[in-house]
Amino acid sequence: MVISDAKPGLTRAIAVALSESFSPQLLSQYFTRKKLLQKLESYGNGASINALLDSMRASSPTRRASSDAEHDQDSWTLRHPSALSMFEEIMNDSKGKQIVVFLDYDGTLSPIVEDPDRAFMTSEMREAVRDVARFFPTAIVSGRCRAKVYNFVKLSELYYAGSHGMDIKGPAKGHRKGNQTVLCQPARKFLPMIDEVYKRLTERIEHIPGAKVENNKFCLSVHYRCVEEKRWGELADQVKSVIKDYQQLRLSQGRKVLEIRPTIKWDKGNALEFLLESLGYAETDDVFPVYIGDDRTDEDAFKVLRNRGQGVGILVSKSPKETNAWYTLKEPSEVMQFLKGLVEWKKRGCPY
Ligand SMILES: O=P(O)(O)OC[C@H]1O[C@H](O[C@H]2O[C@H](CO)[C@@H](O)[C@H](O)[C@H]2O)[C@H](O)[C@@H](O)[C@@H]1O
Repeated sequence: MVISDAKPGLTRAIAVALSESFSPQLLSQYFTRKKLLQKLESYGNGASINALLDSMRASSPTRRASSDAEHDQDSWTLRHPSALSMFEEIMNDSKGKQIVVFLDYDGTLSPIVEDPDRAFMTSEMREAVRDVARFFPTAIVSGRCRAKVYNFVKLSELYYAGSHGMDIKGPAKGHRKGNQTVLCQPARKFLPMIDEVYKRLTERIEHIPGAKVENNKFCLSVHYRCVEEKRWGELADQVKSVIKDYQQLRLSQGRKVLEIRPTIKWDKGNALEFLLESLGYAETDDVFPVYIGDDRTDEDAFKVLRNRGQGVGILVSKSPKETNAWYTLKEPSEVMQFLKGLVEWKKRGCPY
């Protein structure tokens, strides 16, 4: 399994070495977490309270002994090397192709903070994204509603895919090529249902300190980062009791957040494909998508890139995680470094 996961470029010998360096404990931890999270997703909104609670806990793994943790970290880094240390190899792979940049927002462009309304990106990061967009088509792909993520990023020259890709819009007039506005909202008919569930959920959880429902237009986020762990069960209970009445909604899990969205088959991976198509790169090998994200929902986009055999997926994470990305960056400051590197490379005239 480890071998077939390896980026074509990594030699078989390295892949074998990597697979051997995984501790059985780490593999079992990965599979247990993966199973719990997959179980939640396969249940739709019919997950039991226990399954829901297990999944909430699985997204917050307990600390491991430091020697185990170091070993796990080393083998994971070998398997998913830093996109900064592999920068030249990545650029070399993109030779002769059009780079298109896809950026998740929370945890990628902005640090994770307790209050979702205060997840600001720095002006230096904004400049870095602005510069990247001067040279490459660039899209923000976020779980947040499009208007909200736009208010954080404030760059009208970008494509925005909000609500986990269910609300896509092209750059404002003046920044786009030609007159056509790119617009895609495959979950429109769910708007009244999402609003209703937002109201019901807000009422049901208001007595739980720290709990918060965020209306992301075509989907909802139930935040529990600031809820005491002993009350997670109660929160899960309330969420379950509301969404059991809505068979067309499903639950998934993000970073200390339960995501509620329509059951339609549309995710960040579909958004990536839609945007590549809109940009005229549907049927070509001459494109090199670079997708950077930190969350489980970004895995759908990483999978699409693997299936297409194009570009690179880069996971933002400090600790080992099961992922379909090839490379990693530790935190938003490294994302910024990578973006600046892209611009520098382009200015140098793409020397590889
Ligand atoms: O796809 P993304 O742009 O990564 O959005 C995913 C969710 O991000 C936000 O929540 C996360 O970041 C918050 C601020 O740092 C943090 O408080 C929370 O615990 C994280 O889950 C956003 O608030 C959600 O609506 C998005 O779905």
